[in-house]
Amino acid sequence: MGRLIVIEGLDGAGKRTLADGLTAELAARGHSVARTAFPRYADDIHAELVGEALRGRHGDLGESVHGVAVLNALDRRAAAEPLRADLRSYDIVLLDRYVASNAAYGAARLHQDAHGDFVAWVRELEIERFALPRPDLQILLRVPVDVAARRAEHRERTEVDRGRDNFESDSALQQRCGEVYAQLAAENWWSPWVVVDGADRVDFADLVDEHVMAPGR
Ligand SMILES: Nc1ncnc2c1ncn2[C@@H]1O[C@H](COP(=O)(O)OP(=O)(O)OP(=O)(O)O)[C@@H](O)[C@H]1O
Ligand SMILES: Cc1cn([C@H]2C[C@H](O)[C@@H](COP(=O)(O)O)O2)c(=O)[nH]c1=O
Repeated sequence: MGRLIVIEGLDGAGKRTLADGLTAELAARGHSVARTAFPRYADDIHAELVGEALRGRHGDLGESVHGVAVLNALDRRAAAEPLRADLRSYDIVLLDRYVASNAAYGAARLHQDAHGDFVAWVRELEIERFALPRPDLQILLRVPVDVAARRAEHRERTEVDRGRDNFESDSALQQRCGEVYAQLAAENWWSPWVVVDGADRVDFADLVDEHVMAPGR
């Protein structure tokens, strides 16, 4: 069985860049890697609807914390079998966002912390009811909110179709979200976590040695 590794963090933190770096490092060592990024906007109707709702479409859907979270959860439920198949075929299955994104963003939107009703509801829905594959490791890529915002702005200027959505434009939300993520990581919510400082360059080789492929992880 392959190892399920999840990257979590704020919008613009550099998750995709980290995923690219880890993939290159793992491939150079001869490991096969399958990647998925949630929401799967291009591959799943629930994710497509989430992307539209967070840009103001579908009436008040985007304002509904539970509505958005259910759509994201259904995207992952539809991905569960393909993920299990990838875990049978690849050494590493690397995810850019997973269940903890729903927990952190929803709790932050509701001004709750990691011990509130919302995080418990996400656990009940996605972990217990949908029985999604459990990560071997969740990596929190921690960066200050202003750094993440600058990176998201840079990406908006330099990449086509990467305009910021309603969550990405809300710095107070990002701040609260960072706090919930820190609690989830400190408690090893659902799986072991490691917190990586993403403010500077990440040492991919070190991260692979110490955590991603570390024995006992
Ligand atoms: N360590 C870094 N130092 C400087 N710039 C970075 C770093 N990591 C990423 N960036 C830049 O920041 C921008 C956002 O990075 P990236 O797309 O990897 O973030 P993300 O967390 O995947 O974003 P989102 O969650 O919003 O999709 C990109 O323009 C990227 O080149
Ligand atoms: C997977 C997932 C994501 N979110 C939030 C996080 C972001 O602000 C947006 C969209 O994600 P992207 O990485 O910018 O494309 O949605 C969420 O609340 N719940 C989730 O499960």
